[in-house]
Amino acid sequence: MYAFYSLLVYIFYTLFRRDGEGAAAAAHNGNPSQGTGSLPRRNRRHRRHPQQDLWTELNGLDSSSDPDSENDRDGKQEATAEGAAGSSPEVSLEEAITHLAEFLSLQLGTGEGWTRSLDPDKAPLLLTLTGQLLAVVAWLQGPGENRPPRLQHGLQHRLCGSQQTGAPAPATTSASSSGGQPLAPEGPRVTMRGEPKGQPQQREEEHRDWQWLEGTTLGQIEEMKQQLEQQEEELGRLRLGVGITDSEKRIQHLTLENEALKQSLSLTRDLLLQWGPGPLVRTPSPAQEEAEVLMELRSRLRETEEATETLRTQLGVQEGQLWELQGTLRELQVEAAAQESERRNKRELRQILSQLAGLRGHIVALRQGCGDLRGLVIAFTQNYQGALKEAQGQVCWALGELSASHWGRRVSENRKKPRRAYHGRLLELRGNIRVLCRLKPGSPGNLLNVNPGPGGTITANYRGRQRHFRLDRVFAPDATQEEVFRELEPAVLSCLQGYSVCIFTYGQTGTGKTYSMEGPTEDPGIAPRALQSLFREMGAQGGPRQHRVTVSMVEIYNEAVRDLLASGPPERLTVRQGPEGCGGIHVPGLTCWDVSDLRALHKMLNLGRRNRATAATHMNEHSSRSHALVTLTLTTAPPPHGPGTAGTLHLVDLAGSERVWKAVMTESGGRAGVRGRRLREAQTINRSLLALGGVMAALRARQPHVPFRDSQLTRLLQPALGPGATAVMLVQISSRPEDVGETVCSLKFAERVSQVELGPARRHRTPTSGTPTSSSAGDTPFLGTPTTPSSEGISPQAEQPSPSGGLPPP
Ligand SMILES: Nc1ncnc2c1ncn2[C@@H]1O[C@H](COP(=O)(O)OP(=O)(O)OP(=O)(O)O)[C@@H](O)[C@H]1O
Repeated sequence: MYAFYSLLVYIFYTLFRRDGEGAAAAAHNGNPSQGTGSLPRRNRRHRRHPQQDLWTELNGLDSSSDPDSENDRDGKQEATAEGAAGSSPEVSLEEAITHLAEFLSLQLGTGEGWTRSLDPDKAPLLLTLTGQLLAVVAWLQGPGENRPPRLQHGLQHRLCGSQQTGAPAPATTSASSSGGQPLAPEGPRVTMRGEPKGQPQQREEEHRDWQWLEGTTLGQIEEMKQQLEQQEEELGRLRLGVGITDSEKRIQHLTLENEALKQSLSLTRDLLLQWGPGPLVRTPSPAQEEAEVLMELRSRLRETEEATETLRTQLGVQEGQLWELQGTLRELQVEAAAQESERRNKRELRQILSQLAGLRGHIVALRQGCGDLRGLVIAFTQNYQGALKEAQGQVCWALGELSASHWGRRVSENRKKPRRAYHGRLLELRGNIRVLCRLKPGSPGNLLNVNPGPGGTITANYRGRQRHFRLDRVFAPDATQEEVFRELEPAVLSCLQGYSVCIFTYGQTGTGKTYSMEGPTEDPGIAPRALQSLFREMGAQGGPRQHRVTVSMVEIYNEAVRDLLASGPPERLTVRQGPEGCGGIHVPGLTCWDVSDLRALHKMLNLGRRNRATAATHMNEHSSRSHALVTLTLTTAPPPHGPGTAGTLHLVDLAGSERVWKAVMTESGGRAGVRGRRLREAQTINRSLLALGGVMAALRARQPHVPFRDSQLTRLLQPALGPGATAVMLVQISSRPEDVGETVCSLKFAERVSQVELGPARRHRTPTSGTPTSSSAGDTPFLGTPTTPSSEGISPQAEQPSPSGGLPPP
């Protein structure tokens, strides 16, 4: 098919070229008949030389494509040579066209010739059109008598086919039917130039025929253009489906076919323009416009193809980049997963290390506890052995005395000696921290289950949980003041042997701390009973002249230390650290009174109570909002052969440990200033009690640093809670259901305090000879106004009140 197209294009091209050259030659020769003849185009087409040249080229082309016809080619070459020399060729253009028509008939599928079974509706449009054009060319080329009959018939047949398809039907004449099928009776009449007709009539018929042929051909050209556009669209659609092998093949096929169609279309249009009758030829402007449109479409098509190709290339590049990015993303995901697992491992490692550190600390604490326990066991063993030896010695001594003559009198004199020693020994054996608990009488709820007695327990139901507390002694709500003091009396009397004892009450506001410590006049509490017991014991030991008693009293109100026994109005004091290396504290300006008897001591204490700041709350009308500390120093004159002792007794009535919101609530109806003052009081009280808890925790954990300096209370209690001291805490609790929360807090604090170990209780001794003196700075709780005793022993200084109990001057 493409060889045919090429051959056809070559023929048309040669005809046009030859025709142009002939016209130029005619114009050059100045032949006027050719320029003014009736059919100048047709006359030009009748010249022989162009046809001979065409045939020569056609033969060469045909022979080149048929290697088997060597002889024919030689013959044709000779004919060509003859034609070039001016003689007649053996094969004329008409014959060549006839051969070409036969070839077309073969391509159209007839297989037997041009005139048989040619179905124009089934033949390709291009072949149909080309065959029609060839028929026209053949008709135009030769005279009527020399026209190939088959070609005439083919032309008539084509014209009949066109008429059947709706083309305009001009007037027809019967044509020669020799050698072919009979013509259709109503077929178009083609006027032949060799027929004897008049010149005008002939020209009119020719013109009519030509009009009909032109219309038919242009209609077919339009049809070809439509087909071309359809194939262009199909080509575009196929280009969208890139990547399919069959589609690409189809694209290539259609592209080539379109190119051939375009060339044929262009040639056909040029042929019509070139070969049409002069006056009736259309002006070239529409054809040029169509050609321009076609060119523009081609250029657009090329641009679209280029753009498609560019897009395809970019698509390939971007697909490559996408693949690279996906690979990078996968690598990053793998890397992130690895980092996450590494982080998790590090976190777990840190947790394990912290747990290990905690276990190490626990082990160290356990080791320390083991060491302390071992020391305690050793101390207990030593004490036990010492007590045993002492008992053995006393037994031996008693036996020896019994055997003596005056045994009865001497025994009665010396019996007091072991009795005094028993208090200290009992203190040592009981331990240096004891926690007692006393319940306030009232309406008991079912939240507390109390098991009173030594080693008693309290079980509290709080927030759905049961808390169990075991204490050294639990006093029932109906316990008397006497019972409570009997439990504390050995500790109190041990001060006369040089021990340092601190008794303090702790608990919620209104639970009976002051009641237990002071008590009403008709039923005195711990302090009056202790003083009474001490003075009775001192009297039994030889009278007050053998002992020296000094007393001081301070309160801590809003972290301010005030002297309650000052001769003037209470002044604010400063608590300082004692001299370097001696430990203890120093309170410059603190008033210390020497008292000689119980009456004077009571007067001093009453003075201090009056000076103490109290405020009203809803829970206790006379509730104290400050901590009160009474300190008694008991110095014993050394016997003729032995050292004296310096004991200390601290009686501490702590402020209530109520919660801050409760303190503010109590003043909800009061003025804002009072409410703010109550809030500040509660905050400072709680802060100092928290500091006391911190000190207890540090002592319990045996930490090297004990935070005594965190509050004024713990600063003042530092000597009472130091090594060798003895402390007894009396926890006051309420059994009311609404107070169970505070009760549990107080019991928790008591439990922590009970775990504190201050070390073995120690006695403080004075020099073996001379008078009793003040203890060293480290042992003395408060170093206030110097009360240097006289060389005689216990006489007070001139500015001090008399031992008989006179009040300080106003
Ligand atoms: N065991 C008790 N027997 C009889 N009455 C008691 C007992 N305990 C406390 N009270 C009474 O309870 C009231 C409050 O007692 P107290 O003032 O001692 O409480 P408090 O704990 O010292 O309060 P605050 O912390 O405010 O000083 C007082 O009226 C007191 O008489």
